[in-house]
Amino acid sequence: MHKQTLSFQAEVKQILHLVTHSLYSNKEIFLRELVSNASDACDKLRFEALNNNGLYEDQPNLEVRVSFDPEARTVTISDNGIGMSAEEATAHLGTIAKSGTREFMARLEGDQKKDAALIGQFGVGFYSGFIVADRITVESRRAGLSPEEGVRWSSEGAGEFEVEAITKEKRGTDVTLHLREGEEEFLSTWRLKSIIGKYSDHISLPILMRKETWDAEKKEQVTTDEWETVNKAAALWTRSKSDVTDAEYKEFYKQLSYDSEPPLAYTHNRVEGRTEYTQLLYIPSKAPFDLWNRDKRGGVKLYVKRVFIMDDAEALMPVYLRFVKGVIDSADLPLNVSRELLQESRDVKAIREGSTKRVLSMLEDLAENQKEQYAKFWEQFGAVIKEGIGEDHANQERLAKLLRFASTQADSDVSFADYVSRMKEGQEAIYYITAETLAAAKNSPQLEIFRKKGLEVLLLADRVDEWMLSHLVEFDGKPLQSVAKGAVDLGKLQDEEEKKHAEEAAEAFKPVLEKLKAALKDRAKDVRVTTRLVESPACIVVEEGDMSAHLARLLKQAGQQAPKSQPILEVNAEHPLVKKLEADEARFDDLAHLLFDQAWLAEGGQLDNPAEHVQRVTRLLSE
Ligand SMILES: Nc1ncnc2c1ncn2[C@@H]1O[C@H](COP(=O)(O)OP(=O)(O)OP(=O)(O)O)[C@@H](O)[C@H]1O
Repeated sequence: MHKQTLSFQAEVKQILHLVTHSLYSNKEIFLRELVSNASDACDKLRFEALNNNGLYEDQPNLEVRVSFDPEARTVTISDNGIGMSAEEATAHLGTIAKSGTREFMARLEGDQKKDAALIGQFGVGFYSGFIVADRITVESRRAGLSPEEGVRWSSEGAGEFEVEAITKEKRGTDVTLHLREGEEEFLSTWRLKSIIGKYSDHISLPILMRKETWDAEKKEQVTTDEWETVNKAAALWTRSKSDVTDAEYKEFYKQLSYDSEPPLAYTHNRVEGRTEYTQLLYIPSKAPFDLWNRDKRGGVKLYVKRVFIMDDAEALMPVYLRFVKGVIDSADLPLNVSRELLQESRDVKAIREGSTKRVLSMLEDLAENQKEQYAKFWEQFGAVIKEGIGEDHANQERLAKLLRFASTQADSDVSFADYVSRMKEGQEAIYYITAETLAAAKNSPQLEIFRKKGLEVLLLADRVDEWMLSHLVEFDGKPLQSVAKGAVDLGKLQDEEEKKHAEEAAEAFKPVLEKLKAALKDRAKDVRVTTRLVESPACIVVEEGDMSAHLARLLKQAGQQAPKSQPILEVNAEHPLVKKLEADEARFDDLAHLLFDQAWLAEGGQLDNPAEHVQRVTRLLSE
């Protein structure tokens, strides 16, 4: 192959620019990224060699070597992993195939200040070399290809790169950084060693550097030809818990997740029994930008006996725990486990159940013992946990205890248990209301009687709430009851006098009610007198078992058909506006529709015919 000059994909140019400009203050991470790529390449070789032992050639020991040349001003990271063919080098080092890149770029454009944190979340990879280098040369040969099929890739990290064929005896990849002016600090064993210690100790392969000794004559450290291992070379999760420091766990998390913030909690266990595995699981403290993408790859990596198998093993964690990061290393699964097999394996099922339980325990512990931390967690991930109520029936009870709400008594962090402990004597149900926003929920007319009686109502305004509530009907034996569904039956909470008064009022109002029903027959299924209102003239409710107006709107927004069912209008017979109906024959029709429109708007609905409403109001005001 002749030397070819090719252009980077547009996104790569953007990434290059951002990486080199935004990450300068943290430039040493280039070594972490390149060592991590080298280690991934070795993992890939080990995996491919499971079916083709010949790929090891004469080098069965996988390793990474880091060296430098003060004269040439270069640092080289070499591995004897899978390597790249010429096509692969062009494709992998010239384009970005990662899903989510576009979204990532869009986010960066919107918010320049957050650059560094966002880039951290994304993972910068190979291109981070250009933070310290003004030219990078990659020489590589894919395992299984002949020495003549090597490739040299080279670029100054601007718009273009060059590729040409070379002969490379040993398989694997050498990445050579030609340091920029002023980056001489990296031409030092001590400096490189300390970066490796900081970021790459957990890498399970040996990372080798040339040994240095003291030259008494020269009175300085000199490098020898001997290589020594400079990292611990034991995968962190294989070490015993007591040997790993909190700082090491946190550093490992950083590398696993590219999250710049420390995790909220983590758990590390060796599970024995029917199936044996090690789990190291983390709960991040901040939601990633693509949390809502239910198809995104999961954060848990699967290893089998320390061999990396795959990093989007969704079979290992339920979808609603997609924010969990970590590693699961199984001792029992076959090394050549396929995705299909994963879905069906009983061992995997046991691992998934065990890991789910672990995460829930971690959350329960936070909720119990570190309330502030849990509140932080809930703010970031609460809405995702709610998906679990419908998806994970086996753990529904545990999940229900983890839920937190706003209520008419507290703006946040109300658990079902808190609610139950505050229930009034004679109160049998847990009351809630759903709405588009918290403000709408809070100001809903349906709450008036509950306020008056000092009854707490949970306020739900997350999109998933309606869906969640279709799966959760009770807590601790107490039914969950929407205050906007069915007639209010406060049962034992209403005294005899109130009941009597309401009955009398309803009786007296009957003739007007019949007229109202007739006037609104195309809009309301029924009109009835209610005691749930104190200050408002009317409100909309739906029949028990019917879909709430809020859910119907959500479905409509999502482009789905909501079953057409008319609501019920409930009126407050004591309200002056309602009383007016009795006396005002001439304007009855306008007032009736206005009553309905108002109730509909207060509930968060939109009018089908706003112009008609405006005409009505104008008419009423101008008379
Ligand atoms: N040392 C290497 N040996 C073999 N292939 C490599 C090596 N370094 C990089 N590559 C190839 O280049 C691709 C791009 O690397 P890059 O570091 O930019 O992204 P990544 O490793 O896929 O993602 P991330 O760094 O976020 O995990 C890799 O996926 C891999 O295919």
